[in-house]
Amino acid sequence: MAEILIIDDDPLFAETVADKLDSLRHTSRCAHTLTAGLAAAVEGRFDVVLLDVCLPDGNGLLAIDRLRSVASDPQVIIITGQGDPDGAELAIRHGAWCYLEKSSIVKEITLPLTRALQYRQALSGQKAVLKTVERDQLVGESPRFLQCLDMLAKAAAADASVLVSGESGTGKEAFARAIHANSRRRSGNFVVVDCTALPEQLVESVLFGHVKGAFTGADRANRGLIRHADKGTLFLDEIGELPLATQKSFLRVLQERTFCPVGSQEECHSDFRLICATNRDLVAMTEKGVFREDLLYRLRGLSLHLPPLRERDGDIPRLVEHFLSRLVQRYGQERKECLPDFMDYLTSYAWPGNVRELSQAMESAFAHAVYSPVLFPQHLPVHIRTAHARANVRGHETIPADVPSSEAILAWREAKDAFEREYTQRLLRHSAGNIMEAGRLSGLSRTRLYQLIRKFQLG
Ligand SMILES: Nc1ncnc2c1ncn2[C@@H]1O[C@H](COP(=O)(O)OP(=O)(O)OP(=O)(O)O)[C@@H](O)[C@H]1O
Repeated sequence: MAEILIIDDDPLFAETVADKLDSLRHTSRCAHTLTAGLAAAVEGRFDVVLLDVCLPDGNGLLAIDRLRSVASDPQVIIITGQGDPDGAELAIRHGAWCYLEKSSIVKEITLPLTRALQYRQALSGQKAVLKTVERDQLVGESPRFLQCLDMLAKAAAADASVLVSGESGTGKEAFARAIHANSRRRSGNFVVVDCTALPEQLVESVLFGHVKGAFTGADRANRGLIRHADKGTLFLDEIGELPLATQKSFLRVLQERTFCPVGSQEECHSDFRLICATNRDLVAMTEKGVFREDLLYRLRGLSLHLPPLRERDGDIPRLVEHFLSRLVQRYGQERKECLPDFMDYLTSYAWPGNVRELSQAMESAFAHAVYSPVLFPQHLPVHIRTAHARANVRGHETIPADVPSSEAILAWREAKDAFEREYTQRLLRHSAGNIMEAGRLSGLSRTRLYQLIRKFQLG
């Protein structure tokens, strides 16, 4: 018997679903707004949340992360009136268990619900194992980051190839090192190959080694990095940059773990575990023919996608604290306090260079504040201060005249219209009028977007 929370603004529908759940011997509770649903999820110990998309006070898809991060860690099943492939994709990307249409829910809920509950049960056994993973210096507690740590634990326990993706500076190499350090290969070498720095003529000799005299300048034999990674982990950073010709030879190495050094006919063997990293879209590269599809399949035995820092709720202050303690230790100085507005600048900045950029910004601020016990926004690099200034000006300009002041209480319908109008305007601006993109960002179907555009004459 499971505890299920239904968040849906249609009381009749919610009751029908509750009856169905009752017949399956589960207990349920209904909430008719997102706010009430989130509060109930925090209070209760729900196993599963059935979540509507269009709620009076917000879009359900954007609340999945918050629901998944409550203590009982419920699975979220999205229920919606509108069959919308983009919305379905967005739901899964945000960590929903599955996406069901309201019209068929009573008939179709049993199997996904059973599977979600079975999965939870399997997970509870696994959690004990996950706790034992040494996260090393990896700081973060946001739900998105914790999901990555879960994947790290799975990758550490397995021996399959791992493809780590994410924007530059999100911690791909740091995660790869942590996977190695937690794996049974930890006593072997962790060998880093930066594919962007491999000179094209020498790639094969760097990887596979060469015999003496194999080419001009080869006055000594070289074992190559793949043999160096024997019993350990080979980390290929920026795998998307590996030249096509080398991709072909490397695929063979991956299949057989044997290869011939340049200039030799003798086969060598290396028992290495492969972890690759990329900030490029390898699937798009295979479509363009610049990356081998068969190699891509081999690389992604397990995939780990690291979120950009701007999407890691609440992690910036934790990382700031971490970098600050490290700097204090490194320079043997007194601790410095961060003023609240210093932190505001950091939390409102978009961090295109992610954790690396934050670490560098802290280092720079620390150096500028050499005689100050307190960190002021003025200690931050100028590009962060200018971004803050620009964002504040833009924020001021874009408050539309028809948005009510926080003091005025409008009728519900008027307030909803004002919100919808302002939201749609911002959405269209943000997506440069591209309906597909607007749908992706908002989770609204195209039909609904066109309705809103017509309603407020924004076309
Ligand atoms: N969660 C984290 N906690 C603490 N430090 C982190 C974290 N993630 C990354 N870092 C630090 O940020 C810096 C950049 O990380 P890393 O080199 O692993 O990123 P990357 O994604 O591999 O970057 P690139 O794509 O440019 O190669 C490193 O100094 C790393 O130690």
